[in-house]
Formats: sequence, C-alpha cells, structure tokens
Amino acid sequence: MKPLRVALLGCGVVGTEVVRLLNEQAADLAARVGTPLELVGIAVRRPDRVREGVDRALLTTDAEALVTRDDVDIVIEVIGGIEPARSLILAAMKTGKSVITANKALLAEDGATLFAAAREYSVDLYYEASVAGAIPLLRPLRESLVGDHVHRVLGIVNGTTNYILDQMDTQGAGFNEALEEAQALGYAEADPTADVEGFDAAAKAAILAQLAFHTPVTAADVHREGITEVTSADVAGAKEMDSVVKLLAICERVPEENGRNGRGVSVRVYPAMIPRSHPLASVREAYNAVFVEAESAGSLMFYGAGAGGAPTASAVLGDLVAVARNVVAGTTGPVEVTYAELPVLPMGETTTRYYIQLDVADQPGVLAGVAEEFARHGVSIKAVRQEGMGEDAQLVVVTHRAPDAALSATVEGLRAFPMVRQVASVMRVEGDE
Ligand SMILES: NC(=O)C1=CN([C@@H]2O[C@H](COP(=O)(O)OP(=O)(O)OC[C@H]3O[C@@H](n4cnc5c(N)ncnc54)[C@H](O)[C@@H]3O)[C@@H](O)[C@H]2O)C=CC1
Ligand SMILES: N[C@@H](CC=O)C(=O)O
Ligand code: NA
Repeated sequence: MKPLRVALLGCGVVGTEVVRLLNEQAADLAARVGTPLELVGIAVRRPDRVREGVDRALLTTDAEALVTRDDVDIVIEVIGGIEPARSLILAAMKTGKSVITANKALLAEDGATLFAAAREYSVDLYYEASVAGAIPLLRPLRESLVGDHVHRVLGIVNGTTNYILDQMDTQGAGFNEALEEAQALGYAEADPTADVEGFDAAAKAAILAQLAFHTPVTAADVHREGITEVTSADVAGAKEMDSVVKLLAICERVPEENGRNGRGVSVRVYPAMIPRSHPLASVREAYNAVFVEAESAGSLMFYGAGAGGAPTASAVLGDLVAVARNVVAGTTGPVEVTYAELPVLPMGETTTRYYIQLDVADQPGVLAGVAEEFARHGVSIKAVRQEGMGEDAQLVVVTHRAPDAALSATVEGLRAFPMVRQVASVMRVEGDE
C-alpha cells in the first residue's frame, strides 16, 4: 500500500516528541496501521531554531500551504491557541484531511465548528492529548462508556498547577519558583496564565462534560477559579486539617426530583481542600487523575502523566494510528453527539462545602455571633475549632453542604462582622463524604 502522508503543525515541546516517535517507531507504526506513515512537512515559526532529530528539509513557515497540499492525508496540530490553529484545521478538513489535535483551548471555545466541519467533510477529528496528556480518558468516555449513564467526572487535570501546589505542600516552595520549574519541565502552556488562572483546566472540564453528558459545554460555561489566590495560610490550614489543596475539575449532573438526566449540569474548576486519605491527595508533581462515576460501571479511576512532551506525544500517536487505520479502511471514527441539551447551572446553585479560617477578637459572644451569621444564610456548621487567646484567637469553621451563593454571602457577612478581624482563609472542601 502507498504510505499515508502526515503534516505536523508546530514543533515545540509536544511536536518535537511527535517527530521523535514517528521516526523511532516507524516500522512498528507501519505494521500496526497496515501501511507506512510518512512525515512530509512540519510548519514552524522559526525554521532556524535547532531541533534535535528534526530533518530541516521538512520545515516550512507556510502552514496554510502545507495543510492544503494534495499529497497530505493527515494533519497533526500542536501549535496551540485559537488562531491560526482553527483556520488551519478547517482548511485541512475542507481538503479532505483527518486531523489530530492537542488543543483544548480551541476545542473548548469552538469545538462545535470543528465537529460540524469533520461531519461535513467526512473526516476524523481526534483529540485524546487535549485532556490529561497521556491518560486514555476521552476514548473511554467517547467509546467504552458511551452505553452507560455518567453521573460525575472529578479530578486533577492540570499538571502545572498540581506541580506548583505539590511543591508548596511538600517542599515549602514559593509559587513563582515552582512555576518556573514547571515551565522548564515542559508542563506549562506557552502563556502560563492559562494554567495558574485555571483556564486550561476549565477548557478540559468543558471537553469532559460535553463527552460525559452528551450536552454542549464551552469554556465560557465553566465556573473557573485558579490557584493564584492560594496562600501559604491556605496550604498550612489544609495541613492542620490533615488535608491538601488541589486544583479540581468537577463535572456533575445536578439531580432533579423525577427523571434521571438531572435538571442540568454543574461544571467547575477551583482549588479545594481534600483529605490526605483521598486517592487524589496522593497525586504528586505533574500527574493527573480523574474519577468517572457511572450508573452501571460504578467508579473508575484514570491516572498518569498529564503533561510533558513525551506523554502528550504518546496520546497524539495513539490518535494517529486510530485515524490512519480509519483512512486505510475508508471509514471514520465516532462522531460527537450533544443531543441532551442540558443547561449548565450557575455556580451559585451548586452545593459545596467551605472551610473558613477567621482571626477574631477573643471576646464573649464572638462564637455566637459568627454562628448567627451562618444561620442567617441557612448554612449549617459541621465543625468549629477555636485556637489561641486574646489578639491571636482563631476560629476554624467547616460547613455542611449548602448552595455556593449562600456560602459566599456568609463569607461576605463575616468580613463585615465587627468582631472578625480578618477572614484568613476560605477554601471549598471536597472528597470526604
Ligand atoms: N506541553 C504539554 O504538556 C501539553 C500540551 N498540550 C497542547 O499541545 C499544544 C502544543 O503545546 P506545546 O508543544 O507545549 O507548546 P509549545 O509552545 O512548546 O509549541 C508550540 C509551537 O508552535 C509554534 N507555532 C506557533 N504558531 C505557529 C504557526 N502559526 N505556525 C507554525 N508554528 C507555530 C511555536 O513557535 C511553538 O514552537 C497546545 O495546544 C497545548 O495546549 C496538550 C497536552 C499537554
Ligand atoms: N499546561 C498543561 C499541559 C497539559 O495539558 C498542564 O499543565 O496540564
Ligand atoms: Na488524554
């Protein structure tokens, strides 16, 4: 059979590893696909940059010409960002090429346009690398679990922030120092704001929710809080609670009285305290882990390298073999279906639990006053601990579940409460119910 010709867009952290694997595993890949895969062009911005193991003769700065070449069968996009990635993917599909991408930002912002184009031009769009790097997660959701009814997807899906929080927790490292290490290790996005402000995890949460609940979800629908506001007081407070702070992505059906679809879905990303005994607490460095809870399957856990060049390239190559096999067979893989049309509910309606640490005046009546503020908003207290005396008195309150709007209104009330000197730490609590 004649070889399948592959074009690569972008040759940075992930792209370089894709080239290495294509070269090193050429014979095995050919045997698995049934025909050789031939890399025929690599679009780059800076052709003069030294890239070990990359044949300079393949480099071009004209990405558009490359994706529309007649002799290209499959396009891999690892440039990142919205434009020109979107236009290049659409141009490739329009000229009959299947596409593999690792670009969660684009999929979460405008996946609908890309999926519609894939359908219109009868080509594949595969994107396993876009969520949780090497971990096979999207294919299990898209294929293995498509006959089940998913209730919840919960996990750590950003390696950079997990690396930073882990370094802060275990090494007492500073935020900036840990971020620089994560960048040097190839985990961070080109603009690390995407990681630390939670945009990357929110994009991944949108992709996961859409697949899990067969309902349209974009990044704009996701409630997002990053880790830049996490202080050493939060990390120390978590330690005292025998807990750890993790940036979590949570996608869940919100139950309704009658009916099994739920009255909507909640999709959110925020730092939260989880007990050290919880499996997610032991996810270290840039590793990711995701729980999927489905009606018949029960609880499944996916764990592995969520970031880095080689792990991400592994997922890209897995998609490449799958897509190439489809091309050889003259078929395409499964298409996305978002028939359920469930609304994404506002964060305020989601029930969560809070950990609140207050510096208070150690005076008679302070505890009663604080408790009254919680009661006023209908928030029930699970545990209270008072420490210290006089000027240094501290109150730690952990709540039961309540609507997030009621919890944040309680915190605002406490900030204005005369005997509360400072709300020292506020963190949502997950994972020990
Ligand atoms: N690094 C990681 O751990 C992971 C990255 N991803 C995704 O993979 C994609 C690539 O990420 P990295 O390789 O880490 O980024 P990177 O910044 O190292 O590489 C991107 C490369 O694309 C090049 N580029 C930008 N615009 C271009 C254009 N118009 N034409 C040709 N080349 C262009 C840049 O010069 C750069 O070398 C992104 O979508 C990212 O979100 C996904 C999972 C993990
Ligand atoms: N920047 C991302 C890379 C993988 O998606 C991360 O840190 O997880
Ligand atoms: Na993955």
